Amino acid sequence: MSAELAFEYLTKWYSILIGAALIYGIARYIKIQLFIRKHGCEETPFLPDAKWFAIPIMSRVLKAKNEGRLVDLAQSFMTSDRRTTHVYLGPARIIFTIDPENMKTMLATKFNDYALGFRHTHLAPLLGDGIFTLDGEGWKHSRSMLRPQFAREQVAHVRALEPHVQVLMKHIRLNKGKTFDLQELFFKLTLDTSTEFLFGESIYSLYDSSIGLTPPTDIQGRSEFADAFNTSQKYLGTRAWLQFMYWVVQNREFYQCNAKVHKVAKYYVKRALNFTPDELEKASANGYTFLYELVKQTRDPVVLQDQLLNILVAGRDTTAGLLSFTFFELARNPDVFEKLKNEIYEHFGKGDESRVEDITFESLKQCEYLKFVLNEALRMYPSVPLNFRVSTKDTVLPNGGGKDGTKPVFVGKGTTVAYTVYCTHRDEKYYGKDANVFRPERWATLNKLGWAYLPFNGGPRICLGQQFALTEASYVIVRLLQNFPNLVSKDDRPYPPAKSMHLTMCHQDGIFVELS
Ligand code: HEM
Repeated sequence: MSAELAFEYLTKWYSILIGAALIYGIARYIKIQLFIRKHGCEETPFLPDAKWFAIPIMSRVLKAKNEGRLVDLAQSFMTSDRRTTHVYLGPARIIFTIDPENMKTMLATKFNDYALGFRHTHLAPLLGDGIFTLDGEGWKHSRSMLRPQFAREQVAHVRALEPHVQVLMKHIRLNKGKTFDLQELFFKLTLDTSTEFLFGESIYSLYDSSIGLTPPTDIQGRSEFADAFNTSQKYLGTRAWLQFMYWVVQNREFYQCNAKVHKVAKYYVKRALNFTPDELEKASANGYTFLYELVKQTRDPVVLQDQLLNILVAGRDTTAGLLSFTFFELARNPDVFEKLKNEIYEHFGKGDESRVEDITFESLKQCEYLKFVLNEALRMYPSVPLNFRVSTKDTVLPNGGGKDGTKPVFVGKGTTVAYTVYCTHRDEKYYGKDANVFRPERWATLNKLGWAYLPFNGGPRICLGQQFALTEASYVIVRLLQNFPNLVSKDDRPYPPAKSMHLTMCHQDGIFVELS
């Protein structure tokens, strides 16, 4: 080839493009190698079955997800010398870790090296821009605006729960002597309590003709809200699972359900914005309402709606899941149930002699065994068992590399790191040989767990509603045990139970018990 011909080819646009890509690739490769050498990084082991473009593992993952055994499958992959591992999905390297030091690094010490990845795109059709969906400055602003709403005085308001618990108890009495699904009722209960706390008025999903109750107030779209909200959340969960393939989930039902949820939220936002200062003061005096406090900080209806729905998603299913798994294990462990009842009766009485007014934020904190039971339920069934972060720059995780897993691991910019607290919470290294057994007593001696116990996340994005959730769950447990001293498991399905994973985890098909 003559020099002129070669020059002609080399100056074509595609040759320049290929050349530039090659130079970029080589420069990037050298930069990564230098970075790896500087930090002493070594590769993590491959996830088992991750060969052949991860096709064998993906088919196992999909099967396990359908059967409600996804987190149990994840647990089976992790061994004492493999707490961090990786897989390639096409060209994308995904790291999985259950190592507490790695989680601490991502969530706290190197917080700024990570972001939420696609979360905003996944969840925005329902949630818009809020504390749960935003990164960076938007998140910081949301957090500082919402944080004061979770001060102790607000979360201490257990009185507001009592009317809803009374309605729940009507449903339970209706099922006396029968097997029924307690989880379904808990999901309705937490929707009713959280909408009252957030909107200033409950959605009253527990009110129905079976117990002869109609909602004390009604608005357009109220009766459809619960189903629409549940369906939307399922779609959001699927979009989150699909990561960059989220756009597959775009159907009419999803958008219709979002519209139904928005309609109700808009109604309450508009109502709060239309209050005169006097009316607002009067409405606030009836008890704490999140929305009424928030309108004192912003009058932007979109901001108000988005933040309300963000909190509703963050707080409702998580608390219902906690209550459901707690009762599931109490029903399987009669000794624990008896011990818990005794503690509750000692503090607050029972049956007709229940001292309801003694149940406060402070007195609930005095119930040590109740605390152990909730710790144990959240250990074995963390509401958010699997979570993700995406690196915003080349960075390093401290553990998981090399043969013995003790070397640092390179995390290239844009890498997804999945962390599975479900597996950490069942790791024998931290919880002993009986890590898979429900044994609340272990909390009497467990100490210095640090990041090996992480149901509420850690670092700057730690759950804002932790105290709120624990207070609500404690109150509901106390009231139910005071009134229903007999709990029998009516579940002969295999153990560990099948678990559904959408945005949060719950029992795949419900919690079947007899309660009287
Ligand atoms: C058992 C109940 C609950 C559990 C286990 C739980 C767990 C979590 C976890 C793991 C996160 C971190 C998510 C992430 O960053 O990827 C989180 C965040 C959050 N939670 Fe909770 N949560 C519970 C209840 C609640 C309740 C009742 C509320 C509010 C009423 C709430 C409000 C929030 C908020 C606002 C965030 C976002 C914080 C931020 O990104 O700055 N949570 N929660």
